[in-house]
Amino acid sequence: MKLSQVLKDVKVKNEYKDVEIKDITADSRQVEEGYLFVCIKGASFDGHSVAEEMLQKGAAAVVCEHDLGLENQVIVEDTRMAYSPICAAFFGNPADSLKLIGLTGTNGKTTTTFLIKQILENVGKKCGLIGTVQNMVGSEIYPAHYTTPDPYELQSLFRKMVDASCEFCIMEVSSQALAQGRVEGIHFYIGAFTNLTQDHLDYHKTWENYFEAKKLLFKACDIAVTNVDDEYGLKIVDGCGCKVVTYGVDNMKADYTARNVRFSSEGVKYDLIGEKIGRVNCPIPGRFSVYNSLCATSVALTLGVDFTDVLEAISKSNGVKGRIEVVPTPNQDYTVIIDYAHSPDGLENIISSLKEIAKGRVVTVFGCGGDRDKTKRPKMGKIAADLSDFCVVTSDNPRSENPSDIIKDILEGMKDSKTPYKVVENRKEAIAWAMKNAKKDDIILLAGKGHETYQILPTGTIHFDEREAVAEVLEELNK
Ligand SMILES: CC(=O)N[C@H]1[C@@H](OP(=O)(O)OP(=O)(O)OC[C@H]2O[C@@H](n3ccc(=O)[nH]c3=O)[C@H](O)[C@@H]2O)O[C@H](CO)[C@@H](O)[C@@H]1O[C@H](C)C(=O)N[C@@H](C)C(=O)N[C@H](CCC(=O)O)C(=O)O
Ligand SMILES: Nc1ncnc2c1ncn2[C@@H]1O[C@H](COP(=O)(O)OP(=O)(O)OP(=O)(O)O)[C@@H](O)[C@H]1O
Ligand SMILES: N[C@H](CCC[C@H](N)C(=O)O)C(=O)O
Ligand SMILES: [Mg+2]
Repeated sequence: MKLSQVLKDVKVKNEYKDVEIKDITADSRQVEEGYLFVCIKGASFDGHSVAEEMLQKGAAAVVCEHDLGLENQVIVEDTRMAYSPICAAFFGNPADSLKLIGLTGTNGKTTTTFLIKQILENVGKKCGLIGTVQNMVGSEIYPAHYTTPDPYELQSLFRKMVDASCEFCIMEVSSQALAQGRVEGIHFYIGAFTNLTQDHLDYHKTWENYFEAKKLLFKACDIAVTNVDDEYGLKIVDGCGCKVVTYGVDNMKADYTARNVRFSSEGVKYDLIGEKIGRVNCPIPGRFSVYNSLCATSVALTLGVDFTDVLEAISKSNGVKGRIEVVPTPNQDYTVIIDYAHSPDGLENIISSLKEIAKGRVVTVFGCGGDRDKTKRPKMGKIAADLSDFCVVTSDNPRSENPSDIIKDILEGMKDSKTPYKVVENRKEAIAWAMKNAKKDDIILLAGKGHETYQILPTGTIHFDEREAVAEVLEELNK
């Protein structure tokens, strides 16, 4: 493909030679003969520093932000923002042939994207899905490295979806992705908002930046579907110029509302009130399942899916791996649940939801991620201690940090609580401890790692699947 074709949607500041481009990358380690190398300045590396070396290595051209005095250079204002339209053009702008539904918010994105996909598939629509757990083209699964992939991977996934005749793509749009321009230039048919609470302040620095990043999605969509029970639900779509559809529980002003809500360990039931009225039966338990299913139904109804078909699909929906997932514990009189709650609000929601259905104690086994927002730690500690009957404080993904330092930060938030707790740094041993000390009717909540099948330790990444850990403890107990 000619360089000018790849640059068709980018404002270029200089004259350049219209060479042939074989492929594109923003990672110098991937560069091969004929590649276009996009120089991105990041927190730990600046692509500009190797631009000349890349041309010597065989790159056909480099895209940069200032004059590097190189022959085959293309100067643009912001390379990070240019990378998305460049990748889109390279893959033939596949998103133009898809109806894109983007979800943003702190919690509930993954769960809600799966619900929307299930509703659309129930009426025979072929869909792609992009998000934290996995990427999908119809029923084909591709591994996910990020919640929202970088522009090259994202556009290549869109291409696969179009080639496989998908009509819709339902995707999670993280605040980091919005801030870093991973979806720059992409137009969404629907943008949906779940909620906004604290997370990722290590990256965004201020609450204002976090909010502004999330808001970007609603400047790039035709219709916004938003949660008006959340204090930011209306603010986030304010001035965005798109059509706004609202949902909320008991909020009669919303376009779609849930009333007469009933919770049980089997799921949630409520009356959905929109253009029509019907009883929703969502087989995923937890207070937040009302919001997630309400968001999914509001999106589907906005897309014109028949009311009865929406209710039918929700009643058949299966949960998502690692989200309020019950782990088999045959012949035991307690329950083990894996959940991905890794923010103060997520933890508060899952523990209070479990408290509503628990016959015995709720024992929370949790830690906090290393190299991530440190201010979350005491808050999560306080919430876990205030709401649980017992806490086992352990490691999540310590990454480069010392696990005991992270635990210390968590305990800081627990010091005023009378809730008993135990510290077991090794996560497998923490799970074993909780199971061995379980009482009848306890719910043991393993919070934070959800679908993950690894643990990132300072010494490297190891295979770690909590389902296997539970099975191994049971085997040991049954010996
Ligand atoms: C905070 C954050 O989002 N950082 C991302 C960002 O890092 P950065 O800007 O600091 O990049 P950098 O390492 O300095 O490199 C700059 C550029 O030089 C390139 N490079 C780098 C090294 C080299 O030898 N040669 C080279 O060319 C890199 O490919 C990059 O293009 O750009 C990198 C390249 O795209 C990403 O890998 C990196 O993701 C980091 C690893 C990350 O963990 N991100 C997480 C927090 C994230 O994005 N999470 C969200 C949401 C999570 C949720 O669901 O809650 C997500 O969407 O997944
Ligand atoms: N609507 C919601 N409101 C609050 N908490 C929720 C909601 N839905 C799910 N949760 C809690 O948050 C956790 C994460 O849910 P989910 O994976 O669906 O969210 P997400 O927005 O995709 O998160 P991430 O940004 O980490 O990918 C769940 O395991 C659950 O404990
Ligand atoms: N996408 C989130 C997930 C965190 C999950 C938790 N297990 C942790 O490692 O903190 C992040 O990268 O911040
Ligand atoms: Mg997610």
